[in-house]
Amino acid sequence: MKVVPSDLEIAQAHKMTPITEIAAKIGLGEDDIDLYGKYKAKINLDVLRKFKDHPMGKLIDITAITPTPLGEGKTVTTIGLTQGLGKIGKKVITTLRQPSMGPVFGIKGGAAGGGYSQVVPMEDINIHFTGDIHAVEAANNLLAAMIDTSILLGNPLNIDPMTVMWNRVLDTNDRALRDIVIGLGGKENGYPRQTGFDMAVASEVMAILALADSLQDLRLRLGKIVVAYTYDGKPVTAEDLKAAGAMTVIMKEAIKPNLVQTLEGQACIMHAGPFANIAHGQSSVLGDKIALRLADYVVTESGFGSDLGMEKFMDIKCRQSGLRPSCVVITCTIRALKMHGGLGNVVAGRPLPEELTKENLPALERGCANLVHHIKVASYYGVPVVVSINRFTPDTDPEVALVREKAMEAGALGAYPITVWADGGEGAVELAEAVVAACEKPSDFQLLYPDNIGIKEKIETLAKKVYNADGVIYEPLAERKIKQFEELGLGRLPICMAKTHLSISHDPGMKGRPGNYIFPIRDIRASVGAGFLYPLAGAMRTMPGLGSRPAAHHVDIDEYGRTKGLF
Ligand SMILES: Nc1ncnc2c1ncn2[C@@H]1O[C@H](COP(=O)(O)OP(=O)(O)O)[C@@H](O)[C@H]1O
Ligand SMILES: O=COP(=O)(O)O
Ligand SMILES: [Mg+2]
Repeated sequence: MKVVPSDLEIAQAHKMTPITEIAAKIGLGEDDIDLYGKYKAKINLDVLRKFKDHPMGKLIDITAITPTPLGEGKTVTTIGLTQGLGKIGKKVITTLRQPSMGPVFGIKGGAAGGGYSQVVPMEDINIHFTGDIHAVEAANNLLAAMIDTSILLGNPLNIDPMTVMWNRVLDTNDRALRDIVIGLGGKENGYPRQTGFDMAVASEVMAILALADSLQDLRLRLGKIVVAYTYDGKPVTAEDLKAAGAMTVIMKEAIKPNLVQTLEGQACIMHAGPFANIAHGQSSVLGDKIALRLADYVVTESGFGSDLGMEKFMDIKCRQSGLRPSCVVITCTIRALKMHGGLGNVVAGRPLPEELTKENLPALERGCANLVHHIKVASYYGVPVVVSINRFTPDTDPEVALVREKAMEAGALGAYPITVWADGGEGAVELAEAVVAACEKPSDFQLLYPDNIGIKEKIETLAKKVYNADGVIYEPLAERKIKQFEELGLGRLPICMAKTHLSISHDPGMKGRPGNYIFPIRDIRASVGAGFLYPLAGAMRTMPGLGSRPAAHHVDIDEYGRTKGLF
């Protein structure tokens, strides 16, 4: 059996190509990029105008089944497929989100791929990268400071302090900051008020970075952010607070997509970083639009399963941007499907339960109900669906054969085992050929719901068709806010559901394909700048906490000053 070194060892041993050469390979000259060292760059937005007459490439969205807490290899598959398309001679770019330091030092680890399917320089990418998340924090927190200052210094906007819903953000898992009181220490420090911190990647500013399609659009969207209401119920925006201009200046470099590379030399445009359970979970519209003018195939990843990232890719990112996918690839793993079949409770940071590493066809067959559901969800959008089986070492051929059979029965165009973690692009050549063929198939793209139906109708469409619920129940707070949003004319906005990624339902304990249940909505927020409404289902946290054995314990520098223990 092939021994695969750690991600960090592979990345550190790899000889990277200067980013100017990676840029040149996709047609970008030195004037089109700003260098951030030898191996990172930002792409100037002017390239959209410069290449506007280039033919558009084919966009491929990588989604997954409902994952275990470890993740089932979407990022690895995205990078591996990109490398596989390179192997068969295709001009391909992958577009990814940048990792958040929350998971990097928390439980899950990085998001730059793994094994021989990674983007590099992985240490830079997983830590500060080019500073975009820090810019999001700075813009978000400037607005927060301006809100409290406005309330303290005469409250000219007549803000009702009890309605302020704009939290500060930080890119660290810090549960101590979830619910806090600010403004203590006397009047000069402001009025005491309960508030909290969210993860920077959950900030509406991050969502705006991912959805904006120009610097001017960024400025417009930042101004539309609603942070509170007046005593007579009118929305107060970042524009009202005169904060949007300064926020835009803070974000002026961050709006430029970042350029890095895969281990096999394909270009990767890495930009924005929202999670798909507490946000919309996509890389940026700008990154995709630039990539589609520079490559024949663009492989992008949507967070978590089709019920979260892929649905939001379609109903938010594609709806707003006009982007249209030519194919969807559903990543699945035998271990996750056996878990959905009732085996083993997977806990991040702990060894995989032994029963998930032993062949068990009956459990696997039961668990395939989850895969079948995700194929059905993907099929709603009218584009070809291909299944990729991300093989782990213990997987057996009979297990792979069973999953292929179930996937085809459920309507997938094909189901292909891949070994890209162990073998890089060579491990995805068959999948790459299948995806190229799928992209040539006719597709009749359609959104799950139109703009002009009510908020409740949109939520109920998602609950029944995507979360397999019988109906929806709304807590009084959610009822009140839905009525308020309809009165404010926000009913046309699409839905960005905040719910667990560990189940098709709102309850992480409901594995497989849950049914015969009612989907509960406890609250709903409006991200007017990002352009979506944000219902919260179940106990969703927007500020995770560290575990007793965080990944940070293993990270250090060695005697040569090199990073060690990153993964
Ligand atoms: N086939 C595989 N064999 C071993 N480890 C894998 C494999 N696929 C993914 N991994 C590892 O599993 C973790 C999750 O993979 P990732 O691609 O980040 O998942 P996702 O994007 O779906 O959350 C990473 O540490 C990655 O290196
Ligand atoms: O938003 C979540 O992304 P992953 O599924 O890649 O962890
Ligand atoms: Mg990922």
